[in-house]
Amino acid sequence: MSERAPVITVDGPSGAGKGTISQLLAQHLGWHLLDSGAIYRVLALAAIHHDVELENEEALTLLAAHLDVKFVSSSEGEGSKVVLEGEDVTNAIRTQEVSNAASKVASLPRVREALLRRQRAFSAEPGLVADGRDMGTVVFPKAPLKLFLTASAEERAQRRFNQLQDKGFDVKIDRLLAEIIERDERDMNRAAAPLVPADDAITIDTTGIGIEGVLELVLEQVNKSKIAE
Ligand SMILES: Nc1ncnc2c1ncn2[C@@H]1O[C@H](COP(=O)(O)OP(=O)(O)O)[C@@H](O)[C@H]1O
Ligand SMILES: Nc1ccn([C@@H]2O[C@H](COP(=O)(O)OP(=O)(O)O)[C@@H](O)[C@H]2O)c(=O)n1
Repeated sequence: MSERAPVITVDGPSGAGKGTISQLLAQHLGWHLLDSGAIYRVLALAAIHHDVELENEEALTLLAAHLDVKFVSSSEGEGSKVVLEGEDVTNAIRTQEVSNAASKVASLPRVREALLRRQRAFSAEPGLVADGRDMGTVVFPKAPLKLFLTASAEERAQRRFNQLQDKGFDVKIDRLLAEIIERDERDMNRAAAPLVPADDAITIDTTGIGIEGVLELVLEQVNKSKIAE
């Protein structure tokens, strides 16, 4: 397992702030960033493009093994562009349809297995911040610092609502909340790599705490762990 460089894992349910905090933390430390959810999203989009059924584990595993996805850093430091088969899909992978499809393909054990090596390859000096559902439990089980971010479902739905509205998507808060609850259930109850905090993870409930406040709490843990000295 390529776990030579230090890894900080950031797991938790949808809308907990993993992506935001992971990006800020990676920037702060000057470390690499893995957005593992984007890989499942890209796979789901590829399946939709290629008319592969979301229950067809064999075809999806093959698609996962050959997935032509690239994360291209933008010069403005605005996160990276996601490129599938040469096409910029950065925004296309954020729709509700793709979110729900990603959670379905992610429930298939052989698909997850096919994506393991690709995720572990992100681990490189000086270090990696890894954002997902099973970063601390399955992908980087030896990571020296594991964080589990959470927040109430209502607050997570509201955050997602604001985010999608800002991007110009037409969304309804009730539907978003129902979908978040449904996706949480599927992610927590699947047999393969379910969404649970690792035994040695530190859980941070971010309900009612703004981004800056959460970052402060996270940096406290990073400093305490002495991982980035
Ligand atoms: N602590 C917070 N308070 C308020 N809004 C937040 C907080 N953390 C994240 N957000 C916002 O909520 C939305 C979802 O956050 P994101 O980082 O994508 O969550 P996740 O990766 O866990 O799904 C984003 O628009 C982000 O700016
Ligand atoms: N490590 C990961 C990351 C995402 N996923 C799945 O991929 C879906 C999309 O992940 P994401 O992190 O982009 O989702 P959000 O938290 O942004 O809503 C999740 O609902 C999970 O089902 C996973 O199973 N394992």
